[in-house]
Amino acid sequence: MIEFDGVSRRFSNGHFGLQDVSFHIPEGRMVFITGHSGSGKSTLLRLIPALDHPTSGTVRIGGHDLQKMPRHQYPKLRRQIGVVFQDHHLLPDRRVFDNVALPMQVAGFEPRDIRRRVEAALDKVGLHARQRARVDELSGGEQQRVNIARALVNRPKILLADEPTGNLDPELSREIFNQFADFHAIGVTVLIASHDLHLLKTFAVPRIVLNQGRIAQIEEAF
Ligand SMILES: Nc1ncnc2c1ncn2[C@@H]1O[C@H](COP(=O)(O)OP(=O)(O)OP(=O)(O)O)[C@@H](O)[C@H]1O
Repeated sequence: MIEFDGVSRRFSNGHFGLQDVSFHIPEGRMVFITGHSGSGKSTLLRLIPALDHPTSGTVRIGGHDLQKMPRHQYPKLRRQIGVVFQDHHLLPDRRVFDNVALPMQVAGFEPRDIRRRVEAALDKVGLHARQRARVDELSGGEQQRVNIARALVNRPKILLADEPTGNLDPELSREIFNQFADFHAIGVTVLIASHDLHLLKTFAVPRIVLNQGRIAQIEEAF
């Protein structure tokens, strides 16, 4: 499902964010990407929805080589991939419902379908009752759950999360990870980048460990 074959990403300043990275994540698996700050986790995740491109090597998603994919097919690719990234901000002065509805509105769905799916996504993350609240009235943990609902609303086959528990307390962090595990349980392929080793250790999930842009180790689940 997600295949990297000898992938490198060299930035314009000559620095390698990733170097010769190869792995294959079959459909429906859940995998953690870990490693120190600056090890290349975000660089790796951004290549999957073609938000960034390798300098060399091949990235295949669902059998499609992204380098050969024409740009007009990127929206279709991205609709299959839900992302919880740090730079995908919510609109703070809009309601929870509107924030989650946005990807479906962009994709041109009917209002009736949007309402049904947004409510289902909010229900999954336990925020159904807060759908009319403004985002800036919510706690940090609730806002992160809105992010997750927005990533899920298009029913993606793949869910990518980059440090999804950033500044959250341990209890909330665990709750968010449990939610990802629930999506994995219903068949979604889930990739989470995190350096929260304490939390990761408590999940029986394989880990790709990065170090200075290279794969240092692939640890199978215990
Ligand atoms: N646009 C860029 N131009 C130059 N160097 C970059 C760029 N983006 C990332 N880097 C460098 O590439 C390396 C990998 O960065 P990346 O953000 O992927 O690491 P990370 O593991 O996600 O770190 P963190 O845990 O702090 O988010 C770092 O050394 C970073 O400084």
